[in-house]
Amino acid sequence: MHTLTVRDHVMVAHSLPDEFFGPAQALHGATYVVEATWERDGLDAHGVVLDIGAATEALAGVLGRLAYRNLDEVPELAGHVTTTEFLSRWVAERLVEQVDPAPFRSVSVTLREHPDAWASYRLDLDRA
Ligand SMILES: Nc1nc2c(c(=O)[nH]1)N=C([C@H](O)[C@H](O)COP(=O)(O)OP(=O)(O)OP(=O)(O)O)CN2
Repeated sequence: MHTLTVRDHVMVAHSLPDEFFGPAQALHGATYVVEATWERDGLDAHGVVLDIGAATEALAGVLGRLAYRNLDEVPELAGHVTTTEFLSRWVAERLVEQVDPAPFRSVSVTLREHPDAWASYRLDLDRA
């Protein structure tokens, strides 16, 4: 199995409106380091999983929809608590819209809150 991973980061503001989150119920900032990984059985005709430039551009495009924004005010996130876990899935699902998923077994996204805490989502792709 081959994988290709690219990394970027994004600065946002958000609140987590649930008593569970204590002080993080208030509006606060976060800078997430984001890794996206595409997985496939074999390599393409060029000997790659996916062109690194194309992967980097796709990730930057998705993160650009969140960058420097208050996530509480982003219409497409309305009604969601934007935890690290939720955002990792949201990014993975947007990446599949950006890069043809046909050759891949999965797309995984990891969001790192800080060097000691992160969450990931693996989107398995139906290649039937
Ligand atoms: N599983 C998750 N737990 C928490 C998330 C999250 O996205 N997923 N997010 C937060 C806050 O947004 C923030 O990142 C940390 O807030 P903080 O109050 O410092 O929370 P901690 O759990 O790190 O520390 P406490 O001892 O609970 O205050 C929080 N958790």
